[in-house]
Amino acid sequence: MKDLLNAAEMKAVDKRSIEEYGIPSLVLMERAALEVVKRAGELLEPGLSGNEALEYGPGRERLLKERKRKTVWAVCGFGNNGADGAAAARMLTLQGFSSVILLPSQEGKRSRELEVQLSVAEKLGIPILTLGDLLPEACDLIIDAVFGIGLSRPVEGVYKELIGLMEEKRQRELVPVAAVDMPSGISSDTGAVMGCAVKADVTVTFGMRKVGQALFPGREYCGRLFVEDVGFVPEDPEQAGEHVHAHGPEDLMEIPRRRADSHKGTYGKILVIAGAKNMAGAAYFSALAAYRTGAGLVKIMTVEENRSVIQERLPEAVLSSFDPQWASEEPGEFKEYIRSQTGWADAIVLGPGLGQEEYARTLVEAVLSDAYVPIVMDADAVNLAARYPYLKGYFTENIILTPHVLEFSRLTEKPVEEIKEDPLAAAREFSDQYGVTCVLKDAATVTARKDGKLFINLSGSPAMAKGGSGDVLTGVIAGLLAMGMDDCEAASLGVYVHGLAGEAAEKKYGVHSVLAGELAGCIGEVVNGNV
Ligand SMILES: NC(=O)C1=CN([C@@H]2O[C@H](COP(=O)(O)OP(=O)(O)OC[C@H]3O[C@@H](n4cnc5c(N)ncnc54)[C@H](OP(=O)(O)O)[C@@H]3O)[C@@H](O)[C@H]2O)[C@@H](O)CC1
Ligand SMILES: [K+]
Repeated sequence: MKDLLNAAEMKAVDKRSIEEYGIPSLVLMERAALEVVKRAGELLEPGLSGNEALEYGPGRERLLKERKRKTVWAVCGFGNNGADGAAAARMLTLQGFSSVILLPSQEGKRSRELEVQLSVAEKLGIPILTLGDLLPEACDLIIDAVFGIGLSRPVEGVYKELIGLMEEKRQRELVPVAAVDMPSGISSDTGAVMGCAVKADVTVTFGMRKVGQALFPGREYCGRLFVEDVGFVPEDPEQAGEHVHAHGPEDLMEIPRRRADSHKGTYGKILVIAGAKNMAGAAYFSALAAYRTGAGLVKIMTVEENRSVIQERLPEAVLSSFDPQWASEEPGEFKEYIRSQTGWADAIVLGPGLGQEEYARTLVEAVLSDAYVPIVMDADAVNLAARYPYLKGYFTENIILTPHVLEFSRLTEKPVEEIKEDPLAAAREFSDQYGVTCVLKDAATVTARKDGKLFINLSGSPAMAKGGSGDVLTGVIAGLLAMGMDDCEAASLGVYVHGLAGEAAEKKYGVHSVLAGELAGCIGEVVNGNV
């Protein structure tokens, strides 16, 4: 598990290292610039490493001549991000490349460190230019160092022009862009574009990954992200507040191992309540995923019409089917039947493909009011709670909701744009209000757990943007619950496992072609430790 920091938290790490421990700011900066040069150098000359000396000899002159022909534009703001950029320009110049530094203006308040870097650059003869000057025609690489974690408001004026120029070079002339710490214009806190922003090929960030690099659109604007150590003193765990987290491969070790002396009862009984008429697939994908994740026994409760197709596809699942008319004709008996089924289960999936007919509402209400085991509530169960808000009155700490943004919007009556602007806050607020765990599904899924922890998921693939993926997720979470995981952990780790399965499926079937069943098929590679 790793922590993701916002701008204020990162600034505190910076301040502590410099002020409390006395590590000179320029020392941290030198290491930061070196890391930028390492990655930027790879874009200029494959295999170039930032700290490889140019040894004297005949080869040196030839190499310097070749490098001289390549021009680097370091586009720098007035803060320490700009100072990093100027330091990187200096290093690349010393390696033989032609660099220029482009500033917003020749005047203006600059950070102390930028003054130092510009003074060194000047002595080395690096041109320090502004937009009013004649800029070199050649541009083989852009170092974007306008704003880092200091960006605090929308980008306007000359800064907008600088970002516009970088974008133009990137789009029209295909000039690669290496961003320093953050792609300029992206909020480190939310990943939002603050008016306009640079799209980088690589972003080199320092110390810790930032929240805005994990959430979209910021995540996409980063290109390939490198998180590099530059020598910050870690936070004091006693004083550090609660950060946003992300699961990593090491967390897969938390999935309980299968014991040699186990039997099917050891690994929990999952009840999947899913699938209206003609929606057998939703129930099938959820149940299949629960089994693939490791559940011992899965029972599907669905309408009679789905019986044969499910039994054919997944004979391993136990089936309990019913006639929806029963709900209206014999409501008491129907509820008793539901109670007997939920009483059997160690965890329940409620909602995939369930439809929104009256019997489905009866079903959802009965399950929510009677069952005390963890319930993974998805799709139509969420839609029904949105349509009949009194159902939210049943929400308690045993519930894990897994809505996608649109379902969440219906549930909370908040516009989609508002949710997308700050999904962490939206999920957190909902989780706090109802005491539930909320998995808010999007390209970067956010999980607000009832224990107060917030997660952004870093795994996944666009191949998963397809019908059935959500059903698979419900099964993965239920499967982890069946394996004995705590419900908070099962929710956030389940999202991570699901994303890794998506990545594995993409490799196997191609980004356009993954089917939900294949996604479920790849769960095994993740939980069995092959990914
Ligand atoms: N030793 C260190 O400290 C290390 C620091 N490191 C590097 O420093 C970076 C942080 O530096 P930073 O704090 O100087 O902020 P930075 O991102 O350069 O922004 C500059 C200034 O712009 C301003 N501003 C904000 N929004 C604006 C807008 N829309 N339009 C116009 N102006 C705007 C705002 O100033 P304001 O105008 O608010 O006074 C802000 O202060 C960090 O990302 C990393 O790259 C690394 O080298 C590691 C060691
Ligand atoms: K930047």
